Amino acid sequence: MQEPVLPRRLISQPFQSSYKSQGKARDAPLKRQCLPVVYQRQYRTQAGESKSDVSKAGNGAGSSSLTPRIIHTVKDLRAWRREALMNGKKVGFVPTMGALHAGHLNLVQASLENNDCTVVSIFVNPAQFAPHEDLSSYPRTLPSDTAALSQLSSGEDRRVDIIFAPSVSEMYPSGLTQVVQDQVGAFVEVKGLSHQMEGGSRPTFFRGVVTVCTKLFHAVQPDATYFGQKDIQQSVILRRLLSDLLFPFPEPQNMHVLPTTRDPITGLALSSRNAYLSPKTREKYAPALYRALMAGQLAWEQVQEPEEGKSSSGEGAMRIRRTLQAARKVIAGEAALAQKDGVRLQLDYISLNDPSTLANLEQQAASVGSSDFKVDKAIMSGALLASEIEPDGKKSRVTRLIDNVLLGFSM
Ligand SMILES: Nc1ncnc2c1ncn2[C@@H]1O[C@H](COP(=O)(O)OP(=O)(O)OP(=O)(O)O)[C@@H](O)[C@H]1O
Ligand SMILES: CC(C)(CO)[C@@H](O)C(=O)[O-]
Ligand code: BAL
Repeated sequence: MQEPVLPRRLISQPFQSSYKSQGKARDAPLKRQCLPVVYQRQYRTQAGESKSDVSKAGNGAGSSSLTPRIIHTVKDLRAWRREALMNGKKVGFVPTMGALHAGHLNLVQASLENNDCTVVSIFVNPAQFAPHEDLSSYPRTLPSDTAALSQLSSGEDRRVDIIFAPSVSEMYPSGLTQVVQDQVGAFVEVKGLSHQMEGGSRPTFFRGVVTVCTKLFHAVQPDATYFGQKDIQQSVILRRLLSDLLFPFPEPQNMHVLPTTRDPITGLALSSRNAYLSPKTREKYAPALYRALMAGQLAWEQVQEPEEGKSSSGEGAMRIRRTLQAARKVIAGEAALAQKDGVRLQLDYISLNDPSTLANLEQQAASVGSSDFKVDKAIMSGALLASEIEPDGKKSRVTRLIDNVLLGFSM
């Protein structure tokens, strides 16, 4: 079979997504519609260099920096929030684990454009790491994160007001073990959406995410919050949390999910964990996942769903099959090339899932019977494990890369 050929527009489009004001909260024209070019550049350098690049970054002519206030306790945050409420300020919130990159900064920019005040949390949440995962080595870069946030401003010169950087004991006052079976106290889970896709390999991950986000939402009480499409399952789950548990702050419709920010040349989704990759792996092989998703998207678009009322005669099942085949084939090809170059790429999964139930569509197509199966929207997502093969044959650290594309719908 022939290798799938990706149209140029799919591999060379400008990946830097710039958040444009939705004009809901503010009518003022945007002075800056995208992030400074310097933020794009950091992904082409090593982690250490990138941090200092960011801290030195300016917004271009006339830029100035203003350091946000750093708050470490829930008590101080609540005092600040009470005052904002009394002054009728609309508060936007961006939760992060720090080691900020242009993807995070795009979310913060959206909050600045659409709210009076902006809070960014930086907290590496132990509850979402399994005991064997990278909690201890996860990059912690508060000084350069603070410097990067100091550079941002809205068209009306609104700045990041607060960096909320609590300790683990502040967020887990009764203590915490990462071993779920041994945990005591209040934890939050969203059932039915947390065991597939990322949850298949990280079974306790979303329990940790949902628990910490519940705490953060209670502490910040934001009017609006901003998340990235890169972690698509997290967004679907958190929206469900907000609606099922009747959260007043933020209300579910005020949780915004913004497109994935990518390396402008390779298309690699920006991620704090990309700092673990060698330049060779980051530039040549890690983008394989995105290239696979693009090939899948092309295959999806080539199989049209029958119009409403017309018989399906198996197009739905064929669409699923061809889409996944195209994507998986790209990974297989790229893994073979990488292997020859001393890099191991191992596919954890590529799947198609229903955008709201997250049901696995490949399995559904098989169980429903292919002639009756219809599908017009899906999340195609995947996880790829990348590692270097050392000269002594040992593998270096394994980095988990995730990515997704939305087929037939938007968030
Ligand atoms: N490339 C990106 N584009 C848009 N949003 C992003 C991107 N990367 C992360 N985000 C979003 O930023 C928020 C904080 O994410 P987080 O601090 O875990 O960063 P990360 O880069 O995803 O880190 P990790 O390497 O641990 O996955 C989340 O809402 C996440 O979806
Ligand atoms: C939402 C979040 C900050 C919770 O720790 C984390 O999962 C992330 O950064 O995506
Ligand atoms: N953005 C996801 C954070 C994590 O993998 O823990």
